[in-house]
Amino acid sequence: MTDARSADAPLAFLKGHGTENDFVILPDPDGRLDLSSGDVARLCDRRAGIGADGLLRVVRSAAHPEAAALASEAEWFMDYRNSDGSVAEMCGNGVRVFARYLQRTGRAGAGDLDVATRAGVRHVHIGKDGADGTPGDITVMMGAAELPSGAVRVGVDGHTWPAVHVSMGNPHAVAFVDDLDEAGDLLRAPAVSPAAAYPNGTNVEFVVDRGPAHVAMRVHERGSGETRSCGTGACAVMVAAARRDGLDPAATGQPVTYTVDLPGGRLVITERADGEIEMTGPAVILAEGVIDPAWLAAGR
Ligand SMILES: N[C@@H](CCC[C@H](N)C(=O)O)C(=O)O
Repeated sequence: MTDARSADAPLAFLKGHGTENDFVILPDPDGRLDLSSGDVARLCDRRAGIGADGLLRVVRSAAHPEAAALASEAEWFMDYRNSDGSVAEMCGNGVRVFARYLQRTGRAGAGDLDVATRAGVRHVHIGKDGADGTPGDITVMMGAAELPSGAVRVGVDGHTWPAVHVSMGNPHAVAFVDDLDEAGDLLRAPAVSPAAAYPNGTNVEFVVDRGPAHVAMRVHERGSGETRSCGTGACAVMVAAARRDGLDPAATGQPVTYTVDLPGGRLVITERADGEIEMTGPAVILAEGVIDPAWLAAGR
């Protein structure tokens, strides 16, 4: 990691999570950090680093070449990286945690703001805190799902399932199973075929029914492995479940809401008649500190 301010300047970081999908947050308003994939992987390492499923760099849109064109719509750009250092288009839990960071630092009040991501600008509503001080849930307008045509299958240890190909800006393969344990330990990425359907790899979700409009899922994330939650994955699962259940808000004009349980918590997902998907869930900032410049330099 190089920092144009000074080679030995300590770097501030925060740690946060959304339904236990956890992130290192690096404030870099002026876009001075040059983060290599190796830097990100070291920071996300759970033994030798801070530890996280991914990293959120907080940059002014105007200061980032991938977001400068969005600066008039959204002041802040979420530069999201997976824990292996790879870049992803979008992170649903990450946007909620990113918004919580902006609120905590006075850059956004309780209310509405827009966040630039690689998948476009996402509108966010920060709910009011509860009477007991519990931080309010955060709702993100996640855009519309795309369901590319063509059959796909996912497989684990020789067992395969038909899957639904869904894009939420990033790729997903959603498989309905009888029992979430069928996915095994998920220490390796599930097989996906045809591979050509996902030229840049994919996130894979395994889903069971819990009740009417209520599902539970596990996810293996591209670039991070099995995580305890995935916001874009929950949205992909909601749309796949609704279509399976014969529900399409665009056809009926009626919004549809599903509850999605994940190992790390619960998300509520609504698909509106205009196709927009709203995701609501918690976001927590739990720590902040500084990164030792000597530790950083040792990894370069
Ligand atoms: N956990 C995120 C998704 C992060 C990106 C994903 N691993 C990818 O590579 O597409 C979420 O909450 O959406």
